Amino acid sequence: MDFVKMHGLGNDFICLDHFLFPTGMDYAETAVQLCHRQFGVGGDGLIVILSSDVADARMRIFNSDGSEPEMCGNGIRCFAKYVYEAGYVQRDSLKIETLAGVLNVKLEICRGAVHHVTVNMGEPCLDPIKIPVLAGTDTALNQKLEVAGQEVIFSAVSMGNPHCIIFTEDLELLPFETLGPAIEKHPLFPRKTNVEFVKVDNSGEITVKVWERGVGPTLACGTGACASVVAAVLAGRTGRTVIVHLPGGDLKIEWQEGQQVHMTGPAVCVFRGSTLES
Ligand SMILES: N[C@@H](CCC[C@H](N)C(=O)O)C(=O)O
Repeated sequence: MDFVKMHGLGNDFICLDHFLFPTGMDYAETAVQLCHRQFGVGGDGLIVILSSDVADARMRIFNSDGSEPEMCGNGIRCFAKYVYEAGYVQRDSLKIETLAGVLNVKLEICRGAVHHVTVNMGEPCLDPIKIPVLAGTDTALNQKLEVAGQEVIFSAVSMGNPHCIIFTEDLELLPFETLGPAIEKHPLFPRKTNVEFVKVDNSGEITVKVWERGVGPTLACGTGACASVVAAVLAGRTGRTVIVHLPGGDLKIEWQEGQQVHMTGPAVCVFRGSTLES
């Protein structure tokens, strides 16, 4: 099986190109095997590149535990770079079908290669039923949660996939390895959740540590960066254009008044390979 290894700020993916020749492969099982850091290729997720009836291409993404999330911000930038450089799309703007809907993507191309990608990530969703999060209020902003012997204040936001955002003054003091998995699997989140711990540096910069649903700690999360900025703007903590510092690097997130959220960041192809056994 041939694959391409790509990453967006160190959030790394094994990409399978099934655009021309779809297969009946069990992608969930393949993700678990290939993403394993010791027994496989190693990756946070598996991306499958497919043709689409409603867009230029269709992205399926699987977490390293085999679960299939609705969207992946770093993944869609890698996906867009791949489909352009493979020649499947010959424009600098394209539409990509995901489980979270069809998203518009703009490529920054230099000498035939894509380095940066801007994605219109759509409207953030604050409706607790759609996120989903069990909250008896109209939105799940600034809610109390008792977890792992601690009380935290969180805001839940969906960017197609669920996010739980917790603001903190000190990212180092926070028991990340305890709180992350406990919140990810907390019964308040019926489909589990991604967890972002956010420190506001100033009105135009935040620093974010991510615990991803179905993966664990990752070096970056595109949808998580967007959800964190949405929560920060709504709490009056930042302006609407924010540089998000993640362990793997920076993303630029813009959420102008009355508009959709835009994310800009890099996409990198690391190597091509093929597995010896399937
Ligand atoms: N790393 C991604 C998000 C991948 C999906 C996530 N783990 C989930 O289950 O929702 C991103 O960059 O957005």
